[in-house]
Amino acid sequence: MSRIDKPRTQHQNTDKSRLLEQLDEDIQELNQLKQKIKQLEEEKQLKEQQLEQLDTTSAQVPSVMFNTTYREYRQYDLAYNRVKEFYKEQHRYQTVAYNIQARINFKTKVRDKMTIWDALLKLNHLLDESDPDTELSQIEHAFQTAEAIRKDNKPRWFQLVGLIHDLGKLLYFYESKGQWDVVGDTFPVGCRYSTKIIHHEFFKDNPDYKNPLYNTKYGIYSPHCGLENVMLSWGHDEYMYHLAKEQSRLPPQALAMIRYHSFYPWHQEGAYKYLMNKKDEEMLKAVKEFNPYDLYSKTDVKCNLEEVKDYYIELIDEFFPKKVIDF
Ligand SMILES: O[C@H]1[C@H](O)[C@@H](O)[C@H](O)[C@@H](O)[C@H]1O
Ligand SMILES: [Fe+2]
Ligand SMILES: [Fe+2]
Repeated sequence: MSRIDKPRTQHQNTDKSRLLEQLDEDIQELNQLKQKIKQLEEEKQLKEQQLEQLDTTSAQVPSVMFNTTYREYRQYDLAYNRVKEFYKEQHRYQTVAYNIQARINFKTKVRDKMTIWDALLKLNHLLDESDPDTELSQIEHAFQTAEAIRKDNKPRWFQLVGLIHDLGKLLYFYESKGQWDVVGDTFPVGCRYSTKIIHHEFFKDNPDYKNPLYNTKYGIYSPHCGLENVMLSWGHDEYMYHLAKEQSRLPPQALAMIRYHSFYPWHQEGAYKYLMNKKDEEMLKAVKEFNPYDLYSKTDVKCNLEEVKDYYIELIDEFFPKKVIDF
């Protein structure tokens, strides 16, 4: 190599390495773009699925479905061990025997007396272990759900359901044995557990799983006996449903939304159709209409309690004329 050549070669080399560097950067950028495209495609698919799941007969698509911030809800595989541990307990202990006892306890005493408003404030101290989306406090969730329903001009009773649907979680402060008999998805007890139930594998720890009275398709029920005659695992839905049924003027659709909102294997996965009667078909529509507000309102802006307080107190009084409720 001659002395004059050397600087040139060096120059060539730096050019080459700069080019290579540039190329590397371009490849990186390209990969990032590819990833972004993939993510956008997934978002689109998810939105389409969500829209498909909505009751096709309901003319209006809830505005919460158009939230611009992309989030996937109820991604249990991504959620922490906390959720898994929760379902391990829930599936093990929700036996028929426990459910009968819980209903006896419920019927035979009053746990507290207060207004719905005060109950909402009290509930705020609970952190729900079963919820993979809990960065929100319970009270925010209550108001965001109600406000989203109100924004879509749904009937007043529907708005109130948004506000109180999770109020039954108060049970946690009284006679619950943990969170497993307060929160989480629900399912029928006394008949075979559907494989559509989240963490179905944990049912093998439940004594009812091996009980021939309870582990057949119908178990203690009969074909199309109606969900009103089916014992759903005890928790906030069932508790609030009974309170509202006895102490409010809420219509049947509202009561169904409260009672079945955590019954995901039924309202989202289509399980247990063989226990439904005619009335349940109607109720299913209502529950499906409610579900997006429960799930997707979580991305909305925080609401100012002071601003909405008067509106909701009036709404509560309209349907709970007793004011002070027996909890
Ligand atoms: O974790 C959640 C939460 O507890 C909700 O309040 C309940 O309705 C859902 O079904 C459950 O998955
Ligand atoms: Fe709930
Ligand atoms: Fe909720």
